[in-house]
Amino acid sequence: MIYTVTLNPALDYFMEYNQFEEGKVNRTRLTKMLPGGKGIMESRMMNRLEVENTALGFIGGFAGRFIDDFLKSEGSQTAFTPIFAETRINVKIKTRSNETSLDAAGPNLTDDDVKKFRKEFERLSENDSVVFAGTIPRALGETFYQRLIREVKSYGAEFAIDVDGGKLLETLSAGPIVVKPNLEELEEIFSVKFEKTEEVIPYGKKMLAMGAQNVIVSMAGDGALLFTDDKVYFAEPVKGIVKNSIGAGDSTMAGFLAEWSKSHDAIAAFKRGIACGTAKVFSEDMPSKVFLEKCFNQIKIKEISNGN
Ligand SMILES: Nc1ncnc2c1ncn2[C@@H]1O[C@H](COP(=O)(O)OP(=O)(O)OP(=O)(O)O)[C@@H](O)[C@H]1O
Ligand SMILES: O=P(O)(O)OC[C@@]1(O)O[C@H](CO)[C@@H](O)[C@@H]1O
Repeated sequence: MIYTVTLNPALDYFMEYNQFEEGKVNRTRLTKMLPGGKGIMESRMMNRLEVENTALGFIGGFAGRFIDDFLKSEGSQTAFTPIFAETRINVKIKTRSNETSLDAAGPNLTDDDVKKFRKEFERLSENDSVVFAGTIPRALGETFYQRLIREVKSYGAEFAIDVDGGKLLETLSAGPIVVKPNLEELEEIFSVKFEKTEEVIPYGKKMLAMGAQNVIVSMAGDGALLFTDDKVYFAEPVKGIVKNSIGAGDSTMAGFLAEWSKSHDAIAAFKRGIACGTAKVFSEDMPSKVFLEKCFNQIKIKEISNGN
């Protein structure tokens, strides 16, 4: 079983405008609500790939119920920890040329909430993997993921993680299946600025050396790199019209883990991940299975270095 952990889920409220002007009254062209939060996006993509998954995290109030019902209706199992506080609502403003996210901090959590949540990990065994994704609510403290990783490993399960900045580096020595910083995140982590793709390579390798089993560096419309064993691979970007790029990274992680859980083949997993990220950005919401396959058939992966 793949467990997705979203400590800070969100109801994503999409508001689309022909034109948007700050400080003015703006009337929407279209609105829609979707379940959000990085692990939740991953669960949704795994449903499209027909891979069994269970979503964990804290949910409360009407937004929480909406997320739980939505995920179940799409095929996820859920074992969320119910909380008294309200799940956040993140506003995603879309115009013809721009996407802007107004993300809320999220609810307060009590010691009792945390205790109940941690109990869910008792179900883990060697055949399971857990993916931690997204921000940690303030109440839980910066090292919360590290504590959870120790717990996951104590049951013999594997983990992957998608979290910003230095917090990601601190998890590498525990051997995540895969991490997937984007270019800006990698620049921030190592305090560098990349001019060319080749400059990224030493930093991907560094993350492997620090303990990650596989590293993907995603570069949005410029493709992505995979670092595995001593090899580096490049996935060429697919061209198309971007409809909704929110969750592109989550979809990439989901695709990778879905394939990895079956084959443990990093290159096949990379190809599946890139197909999922690509199909996501070219779709308004989660892509259909047919479109996912169409994108999969367009992905070209080539080896670019033997790592020397
Ligand atoms: N404009 C685009 N055109 C084609 N593919 C894209 C585009 N943007 C994203 N993708 C696909 O999705 C993958 C992940 O995108 P990206 O690098 O933007 O991740 P991210 O920054 O983690 O995404 P997000 O934070 O929006 O979820 C890319 O490697 C690529 O395969
Ligand atoms: O605050 P976090 O957890 O970093 O990000 C939350 C979020 O922006 O990420 C998802 C897309 O990746 C959205 O569904 C959600 O609103």
